Amino acid sequence: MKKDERHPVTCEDDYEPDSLTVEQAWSRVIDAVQPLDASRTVDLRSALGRVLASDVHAVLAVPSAPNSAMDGYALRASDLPASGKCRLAVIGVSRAGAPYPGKVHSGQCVRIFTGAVMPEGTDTVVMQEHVEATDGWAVFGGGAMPGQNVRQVGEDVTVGQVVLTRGRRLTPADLGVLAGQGLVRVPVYRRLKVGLFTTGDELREPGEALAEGCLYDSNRYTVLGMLQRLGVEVCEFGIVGDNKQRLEAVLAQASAEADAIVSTGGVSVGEYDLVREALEQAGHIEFWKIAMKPGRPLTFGRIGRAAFFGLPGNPVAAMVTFYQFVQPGLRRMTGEWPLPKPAAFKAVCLSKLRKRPGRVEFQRGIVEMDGEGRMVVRKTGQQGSGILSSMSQANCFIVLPLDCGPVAPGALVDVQPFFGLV
Ligand SMILES: Nc1nc2c(c(=O)[nH]1)N[C@H]1C(S)=C(S)[C@@H](COP(=O)(O)OP(=O)(O)OC[C@H]3O[C@@H](n4cnc5c(N)ncnc54)[C@H](O)[C@@H]3O)O[C@H]1N2
Ligand code: MOO
Repeated sequence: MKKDERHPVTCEDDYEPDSLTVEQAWSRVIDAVQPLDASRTVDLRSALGRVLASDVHAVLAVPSAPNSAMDGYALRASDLPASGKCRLAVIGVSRAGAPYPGKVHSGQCVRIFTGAVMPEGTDTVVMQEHVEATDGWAVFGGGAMPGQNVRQVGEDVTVGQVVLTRGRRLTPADLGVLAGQGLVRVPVYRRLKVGLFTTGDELREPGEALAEGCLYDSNRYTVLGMLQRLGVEVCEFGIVGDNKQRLEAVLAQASAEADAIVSTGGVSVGEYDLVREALEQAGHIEFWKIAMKPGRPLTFGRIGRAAFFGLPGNPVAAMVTFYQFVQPGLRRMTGEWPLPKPAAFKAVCLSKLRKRPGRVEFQRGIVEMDGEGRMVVRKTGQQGSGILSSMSQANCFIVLPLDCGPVAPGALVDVQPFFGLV
């Protein structure tokens, strides 16, 4: 449908025919970005949060030898009576790192400690709390299960198994898995380089004096924080005023140096909103309207080989669009695949929410478990796109679907928790 020029669609309108849905915009970003192909090896100590550039196959079984899960006595299960007691001679000790060197025969047992290799001939460990030990002898009751308290070879990892796959963003547990294979260096994709600038003549750097009508550039710090959490290398180009020549120069420099560019402001329809125009001239616009609130004018495109994300200037809109589109796009570029789905669950909404059908809304909420074990959520006060404190107080987005209208207290709503997302 063509926009009626006499009544152009604005962010006050509900349904907008030429805007993308949130899902369409997500797919367009993911399909358009190019994953990096360059990789390097890094020390395990610096690998946290990096993305694996190739599959890792196990060269070692874990555990590599059968060992005890308890402090106690290693013995042959066949020596234990079904009922009553039995007495076995304690012929030695097996400690973690110092296995018992000999073989254990019927009528014998070995004092063993957690993690120690099972002596030859034994298959079962009875924990010391269930044993009476005196003068080289140990007395066992009945009821032990054959094989109990023994960790078998390869029960965690088998030789040849793929322990971690290419595209995996390494977690602390993954570092342990790699260390368990004796690896000291791991292949990872190179770090993504992201150019960042903010636009607007009204912006001032924190620390500078504030002239009338001006405000401090908060977006650069929120976006910088979100980029730092992703572990990318950030190249800052500062505040670019509403000046076309300066904007063109920064875009040219950033697109030559960075894999992706993120800016805020200047993507709406005002006469000083120059970013979209500059992008159109220097590169190409993939889309610039999404049926969402806040964040409708998010602009995505490309300049040369760099992906370009023009976030809206309103501080909450900049953060919402970053988390929903820029973050997955940059993660894909860093080689991460498959992308983790954002966690989501239902909660009982305690607040009355204003909402008109036509756009997906990302309201800010505080979710918690109430005294009855129900997940409940309430909104963080005013929901305007300039109310950055609503984002700072929140621990989740309340995601209201496109067609939904106002929400009454007591209704079930979708919640996207920040943990795992941010
Ligand atoms: N006539 C219309 N006006 C606007 C519409 C519309 O549809 N028709 N949409 C509104 C919506 S929604 C948004 S979002 C904004 C997006 O505009 P821009 O991306 O062009 O952003 P700016 O105009 O530059 O700034 C908007 C607002 O945010 C403040 N801002 C900007 N940058 C920063 C920063 N780095 N730190 C803190 N605050 C910042 C700026 O001062 C403005 O108040 O357009 C609406 N207008
Ligand atoms: O996208 Mo504007 O989305 O509400 O601030």
